[in-house]
Amino acid sequence: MRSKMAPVSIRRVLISESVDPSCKTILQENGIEVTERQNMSKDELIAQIKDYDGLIVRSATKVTADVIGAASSLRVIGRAGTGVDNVDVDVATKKGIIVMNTPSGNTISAAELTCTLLMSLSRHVLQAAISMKAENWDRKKFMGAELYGKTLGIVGLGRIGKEVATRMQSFGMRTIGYDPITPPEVSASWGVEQMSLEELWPQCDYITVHTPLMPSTTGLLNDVSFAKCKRGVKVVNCARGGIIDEAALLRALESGQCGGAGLDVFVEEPPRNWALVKHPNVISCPHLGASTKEAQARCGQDIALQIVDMVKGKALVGAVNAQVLASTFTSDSQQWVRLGEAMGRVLKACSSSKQPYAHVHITTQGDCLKKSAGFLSSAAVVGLLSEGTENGPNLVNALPLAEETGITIKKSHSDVNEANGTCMVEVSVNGSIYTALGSVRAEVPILLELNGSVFRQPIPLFGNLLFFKAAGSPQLLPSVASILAAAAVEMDYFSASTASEGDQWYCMGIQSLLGDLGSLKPLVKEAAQLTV
Ligand SMILES: NC(=O)c1ccc[n+]([C@@H]2O[C@H](COP(=O)([O-])OP(=O)(O)OC[C@H]3O[C@@H](n4cnc5c(N)ncnc54)[C@H](O)[C@@H]3O)[C@@H](O)[C@H]2O)c1
Ligand SMILES: O=C(O)[C@H](O)COP(=O)(O)O
Repeated sequence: MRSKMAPVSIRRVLISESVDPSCKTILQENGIEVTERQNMSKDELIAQIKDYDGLIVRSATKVTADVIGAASSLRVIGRAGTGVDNVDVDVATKKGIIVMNTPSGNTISAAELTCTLLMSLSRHVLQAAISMKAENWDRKKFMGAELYGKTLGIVGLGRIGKEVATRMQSFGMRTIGYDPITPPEVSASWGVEQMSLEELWPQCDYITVHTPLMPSTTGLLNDVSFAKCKRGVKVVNCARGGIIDEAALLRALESGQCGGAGLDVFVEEPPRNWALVKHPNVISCPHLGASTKEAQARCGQDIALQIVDMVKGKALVGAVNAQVLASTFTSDSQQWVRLGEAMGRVLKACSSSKQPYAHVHITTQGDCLKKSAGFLSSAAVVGLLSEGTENGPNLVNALPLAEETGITIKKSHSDVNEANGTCMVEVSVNGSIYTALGSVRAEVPILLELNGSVFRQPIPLFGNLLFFKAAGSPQLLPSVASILAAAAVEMDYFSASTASEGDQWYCMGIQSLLGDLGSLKPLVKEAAQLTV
């Protein structure tokens, strides 16, 4: 029986920002070496990242393509917090690096800061406090308005949007919102009536945004949408700089169309242009939404525990780019992953071509593999594209790499009741089709068929394997065996096809690889060897 595979091995982690000390402690207690370095310049990070297989950041470290490019052994980027917009997730994915976050650790803190800003805007708390510090007693200037009975528009009804809604309802606010994913009946169950943005803008006294920053949310509130709002609407952004267009906000504040803004986040942090921050109707914080002891403790612990669980092969939690890998964290599925990779490698060796593969088609059979075609196809691609390098294809980047290489992936499942489950991998290369059929028996991945030849004895897919295609004859085995003996290669086992007619594939388990397959040429039509 093979030992349980550790899907990702992490030995050295760099923490590049102020993360709760529990993070370091948990990692160290689990045998991971930790270096903490704050305020590194980009050049310093680029120079040092090659020494680490894990990187833990918050929002200030920009994990750009050039940082990732310099990271020769990086396996995981852990975000102790929610937003991963400071990480080039696409580039990390293509390099096979897992990106994970701790999305609920700071939800309450961010929601509470949002509510604080909404309340402070309604009563000019900050402006009044600043005025008092200058020894003024101005009761008229800071006339406010009740929140009670007012309408709050919440754009983005995820974790934080929901918490803001339920808290502001306790002030008697009507909460309306918009979210393209959260179903209206779900948000209705916590008191938020959903509607289109067109309907929402003119109804709001206050608007708060809680979406990620992405092309579809950049500039959600802009000159056009501000014009549709009630005059004097107040806005809060505790999500990401740029969701409310900063230039449009300044224009709306100057014209009075916007009556006040509470900003925790900015397009540039710290901002180079302070005009918004200095506007008298703006109250702002230097990205403090998650800056509470509780949120930091949760995020620091969560990211460390997630990494430890991943290394131990227990679970993959919080990964934003490794859904395929996440579905392989059971000991059963790990042997199937080995099978998929091994079959990919066998097909690569037997197709003996460096030409690009046109398609890979995975067919699973049997109830136990009903949901496995996804990771089996990724595993087969890993085997097909593998060059045996540590940072080569893996289950994180297999599909993007397949797409980049022009490979079409097809997956299908047949309901035929096959107790053990089987997986067929078909690849087309240079107009020829190659197929392998395999299974897992007693936790060992085995090959049952190769290119239509059904093996009499299933081939255990590990060690050194020699495949050859030839017409059956009584001399074939002794002749091949004598070539192996001449090369001092010992044979462990031999399996022939069940069919005796025509050219068939044979497989030998061998102690070491043959130096040169040329010596087999007079005996066989095709030959391939590999170490699985
Ligand atoms: N200021 C801080 O320190 C702080 C702290 C935590 C989180 N955040 C940020 O807050 C934001 C929300 O975090 P969350 O945990 O609630 O995320 P979440 O994923 O739970 O919720 C985001 C919601 O936005 C919705 N959405 C996506 N596109 C949308 C669109 N075009 N219009 C409306 N809704 C859209 C999604 O469907 C989702 O429901 C993120 O940007 C996060 O980075 C900031
Ligand atoms: O997305 C987040 O989690 C917040 O913006 C918090 O960022 P921080 O960890 O840098 O405070």
